[in-house]
Amino acid sequence: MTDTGAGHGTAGHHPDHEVHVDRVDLEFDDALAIANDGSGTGNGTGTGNGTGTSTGNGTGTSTGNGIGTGNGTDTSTGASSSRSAGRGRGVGSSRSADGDGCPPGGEVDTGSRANSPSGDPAPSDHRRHHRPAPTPWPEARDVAARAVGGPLPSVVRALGAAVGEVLAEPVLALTDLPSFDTSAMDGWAVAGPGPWRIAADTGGGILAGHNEPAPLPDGRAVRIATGARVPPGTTGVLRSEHGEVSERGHGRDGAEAAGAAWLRVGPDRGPVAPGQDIRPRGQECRSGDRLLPAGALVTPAVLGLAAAAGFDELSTVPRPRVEILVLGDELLRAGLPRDGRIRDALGPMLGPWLYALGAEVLATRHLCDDPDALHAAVTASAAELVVTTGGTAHGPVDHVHPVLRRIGAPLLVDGVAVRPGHPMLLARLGPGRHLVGLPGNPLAAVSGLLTLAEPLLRVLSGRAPAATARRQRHRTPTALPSTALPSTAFPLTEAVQGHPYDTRLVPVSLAEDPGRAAPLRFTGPAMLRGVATADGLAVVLPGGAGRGDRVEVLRLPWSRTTLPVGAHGFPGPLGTPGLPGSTGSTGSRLPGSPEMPGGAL
Ligand SMILES: Nc1nc2c(c(=O)[nH]1)N[C@H]1C(S)=C(S)[C@@H](COP(=O)(O)OP(=O)(O)OC[C@H]3O[C@@H](n4cnc5c(N)ncnc54)[C@H](O)[C@@H]3O)O[C@H]1N2
Ligand code: MOO
Repeated sequence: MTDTGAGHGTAGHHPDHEVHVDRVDLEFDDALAIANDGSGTGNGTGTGNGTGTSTGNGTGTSTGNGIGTGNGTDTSTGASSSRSAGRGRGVGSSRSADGDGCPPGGEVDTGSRANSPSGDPAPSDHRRHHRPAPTPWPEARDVAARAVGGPLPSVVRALGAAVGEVLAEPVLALTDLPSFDTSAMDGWAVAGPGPWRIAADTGGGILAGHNEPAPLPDGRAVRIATGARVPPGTTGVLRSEHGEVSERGHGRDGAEAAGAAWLRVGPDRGPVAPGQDIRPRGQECRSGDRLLPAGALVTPAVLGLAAAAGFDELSTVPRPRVEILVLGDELLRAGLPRDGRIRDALGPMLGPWLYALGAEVLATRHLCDDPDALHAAVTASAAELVVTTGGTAHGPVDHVHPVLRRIGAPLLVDGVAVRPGHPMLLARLGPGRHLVGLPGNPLAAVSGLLTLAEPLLRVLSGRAPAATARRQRHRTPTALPSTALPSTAFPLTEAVQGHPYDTRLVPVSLAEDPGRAAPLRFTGPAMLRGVATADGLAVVLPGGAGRGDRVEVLRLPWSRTTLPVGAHGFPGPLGTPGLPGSTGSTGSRLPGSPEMPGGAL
């Protein structure tokens, strides 16, 4: 769908030396990726975008299914179709989902619709629309965060359904924990110093779950199990392996008792200290103590704590609903690229990624390059956030801008000074409803996801306050956005070339050289090979960063080499309600729309 703009080919050139400003605007990332990767055709070969990016694409397609975070959006691929099948609901078509439902040559089709009742102006007119200056990257993130007023209204969830959402209210303990003095060991509850006379008639002793036992007189012992209430009068618990029982003995006053058994501490063991192996009531918390603040992520551990503290339900911020619209006649949903067509890399990727960012994915739908189909899908969507892919530029079948104009949706962000991903956009569809337009190039789409969708979802899902000032010390006085992902500054293992004017987001590994961010190869805008092994995206401000310079790294939710995980979702067991795939098939198909067969994944 891209208006490729001929004659900009110098992908093998190093931007410092070769790339002029006008060409940088179009091809900086390709040129740079090749320069950094060493995977291009070398300086001075004069190869263009096509050559530069196809090198990476050809070698980089094999890792796409590797995340596996409950990916149910990609019913079309062999790798995931069997997993998705069990929880798919309402898949709208039985036809092959390989994407061949669109007419070949979208331009022809679209051209015929140029004066359709939709009222869309012809694409050639679109290009004459004024193109605003791109929004600086930090500002774009702030605009996205502030586009929504705050978290969605809270809901009350049964415990099990709350995981992955954040707490709308603090969790205040409903009880003391432990709620009674508890034996920490299997053994004997003892009263006072030994030896102790063991009550003969206690059977198996006091077990967990028994109600309050009878008081234990001084000089007596009684069998007790781990987790049982200790009787009043108990001064400590003697572990079973530390005590010796004999039929013959006497109390500490020397008194013998016929028929009694006696307990004493075994050899080489000290006396039972006061409180030994007793967990006193309220040791962990008192009723009313604040166990967790509002805004905390409900993790499996939080569920356990809440249950222990007496909760059956939690008040949480629900996941914002997202609908993904994948645009492009050229996209195949199964098999090998063929006949000039390519595999859809974004449909399988975005659902799980958005879920990891806190969203509930209602559907991932594939639409043909048809403005009416896009208009119908956007206006009919029930989602708080519609995410489109492709069609953001000004090519002949790039319908996102015209459709937004037709809807009358104001553009809050229309292009961002970031590479890759500069054509990304954010529009307000209506009260509480937004659209993020991701560029079609896959890494550019990732950039758009983290730049615009992530801050908006972060605020909507209650994962961060709308304005937490974060600033980055840097050579340029650019403030970081207020809602940066959980991120930390890391020194770079090597210099990264900067864009003259724009921020760069560069996939980095934090594992290769612990504590440092290593820029990865294969990071051209059309490539996912680099980001598929990345821990995060380094924020390289205009002008670049030298070896050892600290750069902010936006961490990816599944990075195993980083610490705070506030933005994590929970890829749960497949088939669990609420996970991305389970909701991915419910997209309401629009009657008569040219949506691809099987478009609702
Ligand atoms: N004349 C200009 N042309 C382009 C510019 C520009 O400034 N002037 N910007 C380029 C940049 S940068 C990007 S990024 C793209 C953005 O274009 P669109 O958002 O309209 O995306 P498409 O044209 O639909 O696709 C671009 C590219 O990505 C491939 N694609 C699309 N969807 C997918 C998908 N789901 N999976 C895999 N690949 C996908 C598509 O086939 C194209 O190759 O515009 C440039 N052009
Ligand atoms: O190259 Mo574009 O920057 O992929 O967004």
